[in-house]
Amino acid sequence: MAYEKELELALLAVQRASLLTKSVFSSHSKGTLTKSDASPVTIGDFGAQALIIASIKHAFPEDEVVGEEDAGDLRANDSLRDLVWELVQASKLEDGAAEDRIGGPIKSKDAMLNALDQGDSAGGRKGRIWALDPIDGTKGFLRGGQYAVCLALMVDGVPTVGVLGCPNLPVDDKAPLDSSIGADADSGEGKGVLFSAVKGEGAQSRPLGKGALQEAQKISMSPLTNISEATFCESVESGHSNHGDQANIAQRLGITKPSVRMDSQAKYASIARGAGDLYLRLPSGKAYEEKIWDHAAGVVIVREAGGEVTDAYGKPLDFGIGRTLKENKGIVGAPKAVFPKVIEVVREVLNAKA
Ligand SMILES: Nc1ncnc2c1ncn2[C@@H]1O[C@H](COP(=O)(O)O)[C@@H](OP(=O)(O)O)[C@H]1O
Ligand SMILES: [Mg+2]
Ligand SMILES: [Mg+2]
Ligand SMILES: [Mg+2]
Repeated sequence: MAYEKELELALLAVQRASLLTKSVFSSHSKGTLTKSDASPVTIGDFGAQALIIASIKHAFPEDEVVGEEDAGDLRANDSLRDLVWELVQASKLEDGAAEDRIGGPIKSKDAMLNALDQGDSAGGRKGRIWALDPIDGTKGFLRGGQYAVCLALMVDGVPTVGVLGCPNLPVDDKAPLDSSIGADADSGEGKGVLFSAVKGEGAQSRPLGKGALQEAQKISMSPLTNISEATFCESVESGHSNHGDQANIAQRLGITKPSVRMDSQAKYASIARGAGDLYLRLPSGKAYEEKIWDHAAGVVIVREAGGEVTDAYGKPLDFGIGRTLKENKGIVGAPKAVFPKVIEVVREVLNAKA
């Protein structure tokens, strides 16, 4: 199998970081800060990014990383840095051999800060670059909804290996999907999934677990024939995508089921396993460049499960131009068979506004 070593590394690194985020959620202080763009970041985001980059650099020292966070806030705030350091030290896989394969514990506070700062690649079209979102859907994470730990390897600008850790999604790939999924704080029994895919090799899910990797099963998008029966997924935050346009598109497609709102790339995972069908992310109006770490892993997983993902105009997503998808507007994901119809209607709705 291609990229076997990269996939194993990504699965174990995302597993360890996902366990870290769960421990933050169950502790009383999440160390939440507000970033310069007014979005939140927590000690979970910092800790997860440090652990994952340390694992990548252990196994593939030459690879670059485009990570969402950096150590700036921690270098300026001793008590916050100490909180993250405690968290990072406490986060180990139960299986010692697995823990060793991802480099074991980070050695020192300085090493932790340096790892965090190594997510500073400018991206690009050449070579091996990992895209990392340590907690995607930080707002969902804070409110006990969906969030995801997201890691993808891009090779020459093409997402090639993708892993999503979704601690609050049900393990059962066919569990019914309704709006309660976006607000379910219970990450206990029956919750927690690792999704993965390698380009050309299909997509899989397995229980998140705590130590060594559990057995995986193949996932695929639902064989939707009648689009009016589709379930569509969208962001909870109305500032991240245009709920009005999305409702309009759904109506034109004859969809009557209410949308399923949830935070993070758990939306990509949910359509890839056939629990939902469509992912609509229409531009919210403000000029915004989508970040590559918000999509790279989910896109490989959906494509390998039998889906197509492009921007809202049907244009291929270009992950090779830097840290953002600046040549694309919006995102649409759907099973291949119905994709042309969905894009046709999305274009109609966008053109009607132009
Ligand atoms: N105006 C905007 N339009 C689209 N996405 C935005 C946005 N502002 C922030 N985001 C991104 O939306 C992501 C969450 O997506 P979703 O709404 O699907 O949960 C955030 O990821 P983080 O939570 O990692 O910061 C952030 O990167
Ligand atoms: Mg963020
Ligand atoms: Mg994100
Ligand atoms: Mg994030």
